[in-house]
Amino acid sequence: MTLEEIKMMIREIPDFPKKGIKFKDITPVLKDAKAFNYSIEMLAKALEGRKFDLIAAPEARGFLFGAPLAYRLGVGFVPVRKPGKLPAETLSYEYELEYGTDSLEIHKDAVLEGQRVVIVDDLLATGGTIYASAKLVESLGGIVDSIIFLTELTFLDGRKKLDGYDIISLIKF
Ligand SMILES: O=P(O)(O)OC[C@H]1O[C@H](OP(=O)(O)OP(=O)(O)O)[C@H](O)[C@@H]1O
Ligand SMILES: Nc1ncnc2[nH]cnc12
Repeated sequence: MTLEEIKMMIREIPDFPKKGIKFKDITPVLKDAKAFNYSIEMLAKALEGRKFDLIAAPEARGFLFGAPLAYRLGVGFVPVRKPGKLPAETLSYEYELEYGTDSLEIHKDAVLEGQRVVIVDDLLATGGTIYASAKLVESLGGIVDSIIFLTELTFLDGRKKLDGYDIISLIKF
């Protein structure tokens, strides 16, 4: 398996969820056991040598890669969720999407002061989702060690929004 093969498996759906958006659909990667396993292994490899305590990932597609990666690396997992989903006390942060606005929440006790956190998501577009996730982690006193994506839409320049963070992406479109 190669990352080029994974890239070929990610299909583009035009005009979803809105006209003009070319949606990158990762579900073919998830349903292929070898491809899913290889994607997690490659994400793990890209983090080799880093020391961190937790993986945090935003709902919903971030969970699909973040949780198996945390399990694989033997660290804890922190969900960053859409409003009203987390049951205990939360912090919120509003952000812009390629196709709208939303807000994200984290449990106030999810990250302890000084803990190092890797943030994981399936895709970097404008960077709004991950910027919000990083700010939530930092508001709790966490340190964002790095941010890792399976894919990056380079033409949207999300890296600019995440200037100052250590960004890793495995597949670029
Ligand atoms: O870089 P950005 O412009 O913020 O966009 C990237 C985000 O958009 C998608 O999630 P979406 O909000 O569509 O939600 P989902 O994971 O629940 O499908 C994707 O999984 C990233 O989290
Ligand atoms: N073009 C896109 N494809 C898939 N997920 C996205 N999230 C934001 N933009 C996206």
